[in-house]
Amino acid sequence: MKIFLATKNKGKIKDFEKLTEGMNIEVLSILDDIKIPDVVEDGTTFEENSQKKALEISKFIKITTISDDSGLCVDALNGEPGIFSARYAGEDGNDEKNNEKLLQNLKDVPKEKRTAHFISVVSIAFPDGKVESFSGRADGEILFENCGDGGFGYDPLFYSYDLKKSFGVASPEEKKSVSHRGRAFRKLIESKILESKNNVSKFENK
Ligand SMILES: O=c1nc[nH]c2c1ncn2[C@H]1C[C@H](O)[C@@H](COP(=O)(O)OP(=O)(O)OP(=O)(O)O)O1
Ligand SMILES: [Mg+2]
Repeated sequence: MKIFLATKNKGKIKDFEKLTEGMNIEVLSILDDIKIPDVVEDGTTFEENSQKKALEISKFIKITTISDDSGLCVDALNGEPGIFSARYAGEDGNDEKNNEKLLQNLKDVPKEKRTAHFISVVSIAFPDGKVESFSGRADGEILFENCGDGGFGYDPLFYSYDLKKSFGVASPEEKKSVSHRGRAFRKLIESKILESKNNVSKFENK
């Protein structure tokens, strides 16, 4: 089946391509030269923003759509940047500036207080307007400098407790197995929502 991936983040697209490898799912995205509108992320939770992205883009694209809203929550910063992770260094920031700001804000925080977690809320929206969300979490701590250049976003600064290494040096396979996004996506698959929806539409088409 075809699913559209409602994201403008190429790092996320790579993660989802890895997550759907070997499954009977064809992932379509902006990499297929499909233009999508910007979705204003004005919700107050990961779930609200995630559902908004999936719903608005599925209405636009008219096929089943998956979105991800995610972020990094740092205990010493009272959970920041959280839902504002992409905009941490400002609206015209980027991954590098966000990482610099994070290191700066944690410069006096010792190792044992640098605990953090990633959250991902993956939503699936169907053309009939139905939407469901699944969340995943990955625990770790924030390093004192970049480690590795793999992945995207905060990956080089995130030491994963599961992998005992940074996401920046982890292989795509390793990150898939323990990441917040991997955990959320596997919940979606295990929920069987794809099969049930698929069967319903096959039945209705008869
Ligand atoms: O596995 C990850 N590894 C590293 N960094 C990550 C990860 N997962 C989320 N993050 C960071 C990147 C971005 O700063 C923010 C997500 O923001 P978020 O709004 O969900 O995504 P986005 O704006 O990059 O793309 P889009 O909204 O089009 O899906 O958290
Ligand atoms: Mg975003």
